Formats: sequence, structure tokens, C-alpha cells
Amino acid sequence: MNSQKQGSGSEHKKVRLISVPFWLGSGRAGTELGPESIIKAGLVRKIRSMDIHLESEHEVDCPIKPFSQGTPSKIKYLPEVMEMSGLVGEQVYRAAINDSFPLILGGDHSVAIGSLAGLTGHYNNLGVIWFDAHGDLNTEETTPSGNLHGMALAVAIGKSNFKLTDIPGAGSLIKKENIVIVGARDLDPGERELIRSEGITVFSMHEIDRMGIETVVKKAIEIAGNGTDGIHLSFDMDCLDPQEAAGVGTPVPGGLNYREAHFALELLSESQRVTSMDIVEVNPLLDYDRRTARLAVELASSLLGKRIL
Ligand SMILES: NC(=[NH2+])NCCC[C@H](N)C(=O)O
Ligand SMILES: [Mn+2]
Ligand SMILES: [Mn+2]
Repeated sequence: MNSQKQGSGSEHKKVRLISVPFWLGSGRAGTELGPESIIKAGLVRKIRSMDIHLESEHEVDCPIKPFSQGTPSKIKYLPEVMEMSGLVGEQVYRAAINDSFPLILGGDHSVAIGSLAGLTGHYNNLGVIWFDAHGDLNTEETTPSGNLHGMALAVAIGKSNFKLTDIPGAGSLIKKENIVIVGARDLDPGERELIRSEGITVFSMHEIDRMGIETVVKKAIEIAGNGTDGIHLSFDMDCLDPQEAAGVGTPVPGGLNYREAHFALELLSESQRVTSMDIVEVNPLLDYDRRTARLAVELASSLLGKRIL
């Protein structure tokens, strides 16, 4: 179903919101409330106040209650994650072929497997920028937790036994040279090894401290945008410092501050190369006063073109 497309990502006139209330990839309930929380924090109002057509809102009817307990494995809830990914992929694919900008609200970061399944059905060669405190590059062998959100990128590039291409409707795997991780500061030993052996580009917090967020994001756009049909931005809210975004399942100190995050998204918006976005890991149960969800709304509007002046 490859209807190859050169995505310009220019002024995203049409946005399709795809809510994915799902937590089974994270081993901890709460992220299934993320989409509702982000919408209650004013996302729809914000988008409508900008010069953007909010074309439609979909809620993906994904499994909330586990059904795979009868098949114990080291990897938790694999059948549920696969079902969710197929359903999300279908919606994301439909948005993309309709020339809409898919804005996917997670859910834990395993929902990105669904986004990428749908997007690769449409784009032959997609770049991916992955904002995250983590690498999400564990495999069945290296995962310390068995949680699939910590494996999502490995799935996307085909390094785990469970591969993106196992999802019905997915196109090809994401090429490792087209992905860039930004904001990492908590990598497991197996992830470090994989990053080294595969030569995956990671701009950790160390590089952000050293070069500044502007240089890092410009380099990330160059790498993920080089020869690709578009860039998928997968934004794990835990890339932010827990002082800004406490409502995430796996907070790690020393993350991006408020202005760095906004500036990063403004630069990505200006580049006109981003063709889709996920916002994941918002867990309102761990939040204060919906602060993390409100921040997600502001960051999404920066990406969609909101400017101070
Ligand atoms: N998307 C996330 N928040 N991932 C957290 C992953 C944590 C840890 N590296 C794991 O594999 O379990
Ligand atoms: Mn993540
Ligand atoms: Mn993370």
C-alpha cells in the first residue's frame, strides 16, 4: 500500500488527532489517561485558535485490559501491543494518505510502533527524531523490565525478534542511519552496545550541554531529513526535566528545560520537514495539576507553528 509521497511538512493545514489510551507497554497504569488529559488541558482549543484545520479526532479502541496472561513470557503484553499497533497504524496511515498531519496522543511509548507501522505504509523512507531520556533500544535479550515501550526503537529498526514489519500494514523497517535520539541520559548496557555497534546517532544531554540545543536540533534534522520523505517526531515527555514534567512514568533527572524544549520544537517547525508527531508517556496520575499535559499542549502548538510574535 505504498503510495509514495514526498512530504514537505509545510504549514500543516490539516491535523488529525489520534488518541491512543494505552499503558500495557509500560508496565504501569496511568498513561491510558494521557490523551484525555492532554485534550482537557486545551489541545483542541489551542489548535483551533491557530490557522489550522483540525480535521478530525479519533480514539483508537485499543486493549486496556490485558488478555495475554495465559501466555507468560519475559516480554509483557506482546499480543496487546501488537493489536494496538495494528489499530493505530491503520488510523495513522489513513491520515497520512489524506495529506493530514497525524498527531498521535499516547499512551506509553509503545504506541510509536503503531505510528511507524502506519507511516511506513505511506512513506518509503522515513526519518525519525526520538526525544527521550531513554534509548528505547532494548531487545528481548537486553530488556531489564520486559516493558515494550523500552524496546520501541529496536522494534522499528528490526533489532529485536518482534519487528515493525510484523504489524499488518507496515511498510519497511526504519533505517538506522535515519534515526536520531535526542535528550538521552538513562541507557541500559545492552542499549549502549547496540548504539555503538549499529552507529546510531544519539545526542545525549552531554552533547546538548556542550553544543546547545540549537546545534543539536539542526544536526538532528540534517541527519533524519537527509534523503528521507519526511520526519516523524516521537516525543517522549520524559525528555524534559522532571521539574517541568513530573507526570511521566519513568522520570530521570537532568533533562531538557522549558525553553530548550520549546526552542527545539520551534526549530523543527521552521524546518518544515516534520510530517507527523507522537506525544507519549503523559501519566496524569503522577502529575501535579495537569502541568505535564498543559506543557504537552504548548509544545505541540510550537511544533504546529505557534510563535511568540
Ligand atoms: N519509553 C520509555 N519511557 N521507556 C523507558 C524504558 C526504561 C528501560 N530502559 C526499560 O527498558 O525498561
Ligand atoms: Mn520513550
Ligand atoms: Mn523515556
